Amino acid sequence: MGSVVDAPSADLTKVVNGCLSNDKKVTVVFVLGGPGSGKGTQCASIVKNFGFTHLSAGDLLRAEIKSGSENGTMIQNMIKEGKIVPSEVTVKLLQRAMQESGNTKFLIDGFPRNEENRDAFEKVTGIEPEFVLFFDCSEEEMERRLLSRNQVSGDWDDDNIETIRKRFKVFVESSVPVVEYYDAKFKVRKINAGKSIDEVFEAVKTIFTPAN
Ligand SMILES: Nc1ncnc2c1ncn2[C@@H]1O[C@H](COP(=O)(O)OP(=O)(O)OP(=O)(O)O)[C@@H](O)[C@H]1O
Ligand SMILES: Nc1ccn([C@@H]2O[C@H](COP(=O)(O)O)[C@@H](O)[C@H]2O)c(=O)n1
Repeated sequence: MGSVVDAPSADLTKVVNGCLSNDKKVTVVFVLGGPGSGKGTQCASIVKNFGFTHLSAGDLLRAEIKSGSENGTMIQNMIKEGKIVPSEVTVKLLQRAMQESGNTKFLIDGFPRNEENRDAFEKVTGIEPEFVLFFDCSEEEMERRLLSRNQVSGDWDDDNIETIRKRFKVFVESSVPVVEYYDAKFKVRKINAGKSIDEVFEAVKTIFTPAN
């Protein structure tokens, strides 16, 4: 698969230089944290309270599988193994979703998952995140949450103990370095995600509420 960075195709030029094609400046918050740390749950509340559009990279990839796309089988296999899909695919899906949303404020959840994701997104879109919201949670708690999500929803093929452990490993090896990269730039806002949903949202609100 070719590199997006070397040769962006025509439809990858829609969000460039930090702007949409209508020249509106784009604000991006990356939402990171281990699998099951509560990213999606908190993003839903941020959307209701602060007017962002929530784009989950995992949801976009699952929708791509369902759409019957030519990449569907490859994406499905990667997700089953807890591996990270090539950035070319994910960045393109994010760019399209941003363009189609009509909004200029985005919570990008579960992305960038590795240095390749980060580098490709920044090079292709020219967007630097406003900040990175990082949900910090123990593996024991995340595992408990994912296993109980598995009992109530059939949407996640990867919420089985074997894949969950692989996802934790990928998170530590590939995603934590991305958090460290942004931490060195003072862009990380870390939240204790081991508390109740409401308590976590109280902490999230202070980050999104402008100081008087
Ligand atoms: N603070 C919390 N306390 C207890 N359960 C929670 C909390 N936050 C989320 N959950 C539950 O844990 C499960 C995983 O939450 P969620 O889907 O928001 O995590 P995620 O980080 O988006 O996961 P993934 O990385 O797989 O996308 C859900 O069933 C959700 O209802
Ligand atoms: N940037 C990303 C995000 C996700 N994936 C793949 O999707 C799986 C599920 O993601 P969730 O955010 O819903 O947990 C993940 O384990 C990866 O296989 C990806 O490749 N790149």
